[in-house]
Amino acid sequence: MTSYLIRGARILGGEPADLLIRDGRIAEPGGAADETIDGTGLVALPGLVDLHTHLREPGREDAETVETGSRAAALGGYTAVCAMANTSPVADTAGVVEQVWRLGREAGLVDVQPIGAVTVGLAGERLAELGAMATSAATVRIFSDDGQCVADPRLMRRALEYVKAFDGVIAQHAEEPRLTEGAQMHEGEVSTRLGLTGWPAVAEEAIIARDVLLAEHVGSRLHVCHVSTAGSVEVLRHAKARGVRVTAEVTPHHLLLTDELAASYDPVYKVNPPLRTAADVQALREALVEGVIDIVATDHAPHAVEDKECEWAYARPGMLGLETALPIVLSVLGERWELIADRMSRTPARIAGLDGHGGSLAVGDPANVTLVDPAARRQVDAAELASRSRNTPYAGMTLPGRIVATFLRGEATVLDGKAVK
Ligand SMILES: NC(=O)N[C@@H](CC(=O)O)C(=O)O
Ligand SMILES: [Zn+2]
Ligand SMILES: [Zn+2]
Repeated sequence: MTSYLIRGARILGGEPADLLIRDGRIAEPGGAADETIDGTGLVALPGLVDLHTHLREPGREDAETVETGSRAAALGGYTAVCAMANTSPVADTAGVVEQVWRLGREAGLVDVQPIGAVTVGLAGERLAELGAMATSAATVRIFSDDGQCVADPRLMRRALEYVKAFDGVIAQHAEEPRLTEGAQMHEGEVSTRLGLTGWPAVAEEAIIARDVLLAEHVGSRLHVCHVSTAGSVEVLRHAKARGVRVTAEVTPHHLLLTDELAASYDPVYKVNPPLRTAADVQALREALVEGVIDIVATDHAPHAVEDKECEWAYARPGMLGLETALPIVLSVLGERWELIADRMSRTPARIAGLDGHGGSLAVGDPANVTLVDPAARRQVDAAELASRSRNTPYAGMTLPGRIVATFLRGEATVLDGKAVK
């Protein structure tokens, strides 16, 4: 196995130091290595961990595969991703989660941790075989019907109770379906002006409020996907103050983009939950810094051209995220490296139970590392992305922070900003 000496990189943004990667681990610096990398001006972070990725395999390999999504993740500085269950067939059995897990191992670019569905076929009627997925080779700990809300409170309660046995967590897509029928964008001034049916903030907030109460009642773990409103932040703040075991994520796009973009009628901006107002964006940023929102998760949602480049009303919701997440977060938070490492690596690894990820790059840790050049600015070119899909809302934007290298357990997956395999 090739050993790497990274000279003079700022580890988690600290003073320049040498970092030695040998036999899959961070080693005591000193002595030679097979390869030397000049780390001057670079920042070394623990490999990023994405709790919310759509890889589309099985079923929509034309939009993304485990391999192409893994490559996009590595290029974005990730060493682990959690793959959502809304594939075709749905990842609601041990067989499907094991298939995704195995495909991830074969690609070998990031650790792919499958998420299992909460209900059979995401239909919201019967609980899926949560226990069989938990004890499968994929050792599933996160369950989610993402794309759909587990709207039935009795099913949600039973799912929360069930996963307690193995310290699992239910990741909820918080959307009261009766309040979002026909919804096209955030309900507010812009939707009124454009004449598009609105997706009101309360549809998200009402489910989060219900679910934190359910989680408190059964003493179980809840994770809230893609929090998008200032009101949701207040509900979460209240729940955390009461000691509810709830964690929450925000996406890069909800930290940057607003509902005004819908005025272009370009479906690249159509997403669930929808882009919200500038006041919501501000509240989400503050909540992330404060820790009321625990992590950044991409909700990387690749879609084929025919599903995205059509009339707004017919376009699928969702946007790419893996290859641009760190640059977006850097431009939003600035160079707060400890904070970035916590919100994009340490805490997501802890929530997902991914041992070996989210470390502090201490001697002896598995060498899951990403090297970033914060000074480099890069214009996003959709054609250059490793994802099989092209639905990035950032095309043409110039963003800070280039991922120079990524190491998965000591093996380079990205070098010189290029995928190694
Ligand atoms: N975020 C989206 O708009 N779409 C996601 C589903 C989801 O995360 O709800 C998808 O699977 O495309
Ligand atoms: Zn969702
Ligand atoms: Zn999603």
